[in-house]
Amino acid sequence: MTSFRAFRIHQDDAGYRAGIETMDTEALSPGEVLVRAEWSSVNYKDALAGTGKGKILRSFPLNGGIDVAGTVVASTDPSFKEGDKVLATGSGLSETRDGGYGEYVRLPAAWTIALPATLTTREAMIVGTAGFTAALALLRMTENRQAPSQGPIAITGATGGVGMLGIDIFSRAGYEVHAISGKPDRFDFLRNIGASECVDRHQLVFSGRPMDSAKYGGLLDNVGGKTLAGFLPLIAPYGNAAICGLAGSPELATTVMPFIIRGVSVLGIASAGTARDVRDEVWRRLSGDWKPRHLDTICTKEVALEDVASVFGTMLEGGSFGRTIVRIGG
Ligand SMILES: C=CC(=O)SCCNC(=O)CCNC(=O)[C@H](O)C(C)(C)COP(=O)(O)OP(=O)(O)OC[C@H]1O[C@@H](n2cnc3c(N)ncnc32)[C@H](O)[C@@H]1OP(=O)(O)O
Ligand SMILES: NC(=O)C1=CN([C@@H]2O[C@H](COP(=O)(O)OP(=O)(O)OC[C@H]3O[C@@H](n4cnc5c(N)ncnc54)[C@H](O)[C@@H]3O)[C@@H](O)[C@H]2O)C=CC1
Repeated sequence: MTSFRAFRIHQDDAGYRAGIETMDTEALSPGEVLVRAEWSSVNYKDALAGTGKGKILRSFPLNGGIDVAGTVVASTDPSFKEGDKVLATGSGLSETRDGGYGEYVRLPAAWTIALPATLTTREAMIVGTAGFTAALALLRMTENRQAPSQGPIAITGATGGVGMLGIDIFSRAGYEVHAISGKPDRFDFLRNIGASECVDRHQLVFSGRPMDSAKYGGLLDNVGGKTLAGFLPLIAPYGNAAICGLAGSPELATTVMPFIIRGVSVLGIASAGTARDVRDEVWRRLSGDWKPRHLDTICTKEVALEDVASVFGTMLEGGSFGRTIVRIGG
């Protein structure tokens, strides 16, 4: 039994609250692989969970953090041994089991990924759920016959984690990327990581018609609401709209026209529950031909575990810029 520090989230008679506590490894959620955490990251979902502004945890109390990378200290599963470097994203972390915001985390072997040789634990957490989600979207889009010849991919919420890693990954995979963002002062940055064009979302005027002239081959949407509804009529025949997020709104008011006239497909992207074989394929691509080329640039902030909550407010107010990683034992 080892005593350690964790960012733990409670909801009980005393209300919703979270902060740094000391706990014992024996109290961690069950699993075969005990990991000494080195790095984690901050995703929008972590901010919802840490503040209680979203219904993320489905059991209390739990350690926060949907991502983790570190070193195995003990394993009852023969697939892993002491000293192995591993990572996990989603997979119930900070939803139904203790997550990565602790010096130790216990993982089911079924959800533990051996760290690819081309990534460090720190790089794996710059990628984290954000990069995994962007790559999962690209995988699903290409499986549904998305091709660069159909036209540019519009990426909304472009200055956020999924947005920036999406720009890097899609451009590396040969797509022209148009970044949609409300932060024009960041456009040079977005061009440097792979965007061909940047569009100020405050200047966007959607016609409101059910169909409009096709302008984009596909869409990676982090925003939802009127933004998503505005882009659907602009997608070229048989293009895909990969729907990831709700940073603007969870609502969607639209018509069936783009789907039944242009054959546009809506692909729901749910990173947390991705099946193991697909998960392995996504990490194989992320550590190989789709490995983001600008990880150090996209990692704009590093915080200590004690300071993780300081990031949540800005993130939920739309102020994100790139990826924040959490130094735990790294
Ligand atoms: C990195 C990923 C992301 O960022 S995704 C975006 C962040 N996620 C969210 O904001 C979702 C937060 N969740 C909610 O707002 C609510 O759970 C809800 C609106 C989706 C549903 O709330 P409601 O109170 O109406 O119902 P329940 O919470 O009781 O759920 C109904 C039903 O759905 C199942 N379910 C809910 N969440 C999940 C989940 N994350 N994964 C799988 N299944 C989920 C829940 O178990 C219930 O099913 P049942 O069969 O009745 O058990
Ligand atoms: N479906 C899935 O598996 C996943 C979903 N997500 C979701 O994707 C979204 C992005 O996640 P992260 O990149 O981690 O967050 P982030 O906070 O890093 O990025 C959010 C981006 O959206 C922008 N934004 C915020 N409010 C906006 C608004 N009203 N209109 C337009 N843009 C707005 C922000 O400026 C920022 O660029 C979130 O909604 C998150 O919940 C993220 C990862 C996985």
